[in-house]
Parts: sequence; structure tokens; C-alpha cells
Amino acid sequence: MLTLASIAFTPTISSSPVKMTRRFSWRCRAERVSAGYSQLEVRKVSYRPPGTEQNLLNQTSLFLREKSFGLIFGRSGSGKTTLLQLLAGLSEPTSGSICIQKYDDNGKPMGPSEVLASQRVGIVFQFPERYFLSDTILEEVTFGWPRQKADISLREQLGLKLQNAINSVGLSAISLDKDPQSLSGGFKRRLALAIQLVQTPDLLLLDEPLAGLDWKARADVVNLLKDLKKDHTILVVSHDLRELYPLVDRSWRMEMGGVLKEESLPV
Ligand SMILES: Nc1ncnc2c1ncn2[C@@H]1O[C@H](COP(=O)(O)OP(=O)(O)OP(=O)(O)O)[C@@H](O)[C@H]1O
Repeated sequence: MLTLASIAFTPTISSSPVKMTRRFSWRCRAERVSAGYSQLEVRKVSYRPPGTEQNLLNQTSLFLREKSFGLIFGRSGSGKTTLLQLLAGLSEPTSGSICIQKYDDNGKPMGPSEVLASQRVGIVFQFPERYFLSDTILEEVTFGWPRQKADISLREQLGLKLQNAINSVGLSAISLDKDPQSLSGGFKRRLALAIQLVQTPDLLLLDEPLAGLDWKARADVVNLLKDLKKDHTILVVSHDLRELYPLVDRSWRMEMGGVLKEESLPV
């Protein structure tokens, strides 16, 4: 059985607790200087698909503090998925901006905002299991990684990322040579999250994460999101308001034309 403990593929797994990615260590140093916080800021974003005459989003604005959980709900076709695609960098806003702004403890901006880089974002689409391509969990999570000639330090870094991703979604007891399609519904969603987490994103976007799951798998995914919220900023589009309610810090209703209004959940 291929587990994290027994794994023997190109990227080696490091057991050293001190090896962290450069971005993580930078963040720790920055936090010692000033706690502060950073915030995702969607500033008056409009979007009109190329070749069309109507905006799908109109002056959409949203602010979400790091390590908090935001939920967007609203009518089908209002533009929720379109907004997630812009946040993930899959399409470009026609106007407005999407950035990260850092603030000090008094809420004063610290320097200019940074454009949100797509490498900092992980997106899990609806029914992600439909897009699994590989024969094993390991191949699915490490898709696109170098298989040969990676130097030892890169192999260690990749191994550590894999270990963190698998552990954080609770897949560490499952054999990594298992066929992804043989997993239960809830575990397939865990795998879909691991595929994103291995890229160490700061912002996690989830489109209808509970859709199509039975009650047990839904509860399982909600518990997992509760854990992930401790280390990630999460923005979810969902109609499952009642189940996600306990996790939500901020929520918005999207009206037709992509206008967002902050609103408490109607539960
Ligand atoms: N590239 C495109 N060109 C033209 N129209 C588009 C394009 N992409 C999406 N649309 C339309 O934009 C509207 C918003 O779509 P979107 O998928 O963002 O809505 P949604 O709120 O996520 O809906 P649902 O809750 O059903 O998933 C829909 O009417 C959709 O048909």
C-alpha cells in the first residue's frame, strides 16, 4: 500500500519540521514586525465577455479578511461563478480591480495594494471529481510535477507540500495508489481540495462544494472546511446556506447582473 509514510516516487518526503516554503517564512517574519492583517478586495469589478454586449458583473465589490469564510448566494445565473473565475485569474475584469491590501492593527493601509496573483488562488469547481484524470491519488495530486532530474531541495519541497496537502484534508490513512474514482463522494471532494492545497494557495474558491453529496459526505466536507478555515481565506458560492451557516463570517446575496449586497444568511 502506497502511503505518505512509504512513498517512493521522485519528490522525497522530508520529516524535518523546520523546512517551510519561502513564502511561509517571509510571512512569519512580517508578522513579528507588525501583526496587522490583509484583505482580499474586489473593487468595483465589471465584466463583459469578449464579443458580447452585456455586462455579466456590474461594479461588484467585496472585501474579505484573511483566514475568514465568505459565502455568496443568490439566484441561478446571477454571475456567482463568473466572479469566482475572475478571482482565479481565468478571465480578466473589464474594469475595476482585484487585489490584496495589507492593514495595520488600526485599520490603516500599509503601502499600496497588490494585484491578486493567480498562483495564490486555488479553485474547486462544481463536481470536481468529473475532472479527475489519473489512475492514482498520488498522480492526481502531483499532476505536472517534475518526475526526473529535480534537485534534492526541490524534491524535498514538493514532498513537504504533498504531505501537508494530504494531511490537511485527512487523506493520510488512504493508500495513495488507490484509484480516485473508487473513493466515496466525500473523499473525492477531499482529494479535489488536496489538488489545490498542494499549490499552497492563500485564497481558496469553492463552487457549490456540497452539491450532489449525501448527508454524511456533506457533514464531512463541512467539518473539513471548518479545519481549512484556520489557515486559509475561503470564498464559497453555494445554495446550501443552512449547512454552511456555522462557518460563515461574511455573506452576500448576488442579484441578477452581478450586483453584490452584503446580507446575513436567511436561516
Ligand atoms: N462567456 C459567456 N458569454 C455570455 N454569457 C455568459 C458567459 N458565461 C456565462 N454567461 C452567462 O452569464 C450568466 C451568469 O452565469 P454564472 O454561471 O456566473 O451564474 P451563477 O450565478 O453561477 O449561476 P448558477 O447558480 O446556476 O451556477 C448566465 O446567464 C450565463 O449563461
